[in-house]
Amino acid sequence: MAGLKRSMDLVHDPSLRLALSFEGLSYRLPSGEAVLTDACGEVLPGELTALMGPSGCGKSTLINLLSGKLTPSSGSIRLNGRPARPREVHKLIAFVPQEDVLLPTLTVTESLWVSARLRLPAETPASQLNEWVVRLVDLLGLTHVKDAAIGDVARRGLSGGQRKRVNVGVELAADPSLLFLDEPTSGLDSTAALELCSCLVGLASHGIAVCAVLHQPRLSLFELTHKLLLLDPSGRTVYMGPTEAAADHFCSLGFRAAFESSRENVADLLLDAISGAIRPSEQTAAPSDQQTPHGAARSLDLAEAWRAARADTAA
Ligand SMILES: Nc1ncnc2c1ncn2[C@@H]1O[C@H](COP(=O)(O)OP(=O)(O)OP(=O)(O)O)[C@@H](O)[C@H]1O
Repeated sequence: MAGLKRSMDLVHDPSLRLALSFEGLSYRLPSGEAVLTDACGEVLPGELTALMGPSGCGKSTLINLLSGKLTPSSGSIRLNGRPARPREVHKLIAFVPQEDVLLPTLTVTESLWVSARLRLPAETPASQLNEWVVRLVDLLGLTHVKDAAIGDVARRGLSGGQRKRVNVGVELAADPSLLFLDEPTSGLDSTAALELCSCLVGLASHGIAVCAVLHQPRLSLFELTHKLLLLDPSGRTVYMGPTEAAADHFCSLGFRAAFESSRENVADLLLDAISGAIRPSEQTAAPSDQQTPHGAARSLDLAEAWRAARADTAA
């Protein structure tokens, strides 16, 4: 794995693609407090995986673990099926932080060029770097602003959505196989958020495995994602699979009536189900909490239910 060479064209040959899977992942703070418990899932090449869950459940912590910035307290991470430590292949893994890390006086092209120069092998010829940056600018849909300065509060520059795309490009410049993004759509209006995620789907189509923490995605954005990883408030996986099959999984657990009677975005309904704001119909139909002190909804452990469904599928 360590000997992989970069192709600098995003269209990785199969040996450059990285499939990441993880099982039983937990993380404890130095204080001993558990932030994440028993998370499992996968991030596959060619797919955009949305990571969602209630605030504070450990989403940022999880992508920090998966990108090698933190070391798990327990659990395993595999790359292409083999036990691995992400830190050992850090050159193949990119992490786009929530905050922009751009110099306001540089142009879009300059920002990407500097990043490529710093992250790619020193012997890469300038002509090849130039071609690579042109390619990145095109992939990110930034050609029309390639010579515009990034700007800041004092100097008007790019729009929020364009800045985010440059931010992605700064990491993409290293030609990664795995790309993690921490809330890339935060602060963007829904149109810019959709454009950004369309861009991420485009990157995935080149063989990159993309995983983004998403907050309150609009329906069309949610439906753009290939896979969904849902965590409960303790940071346990309650769903990992095709985005379009998530609602069916929750319906099979008794949420059908709640889902079918609601006009809410399915992404919001899933989070409502996880937080307990909506309950399975079995409990809704129960006479009262007094009569069903151990009613179905309160005892329904979504993480256990997910494990059971997974075991059934595997059997
Ligand atoms: N280094 C740290 N020191 C103290 N607390 C931490 C640290 N890292 C994470 N936490 C706590 O762990 C919990 C999970 O944090 P994390 O940022 O991973 O959650 P999140 O799901 O990404 O949250 P949000 O959706 O609100 O951004 C939070 O309660 C957070 O305060």
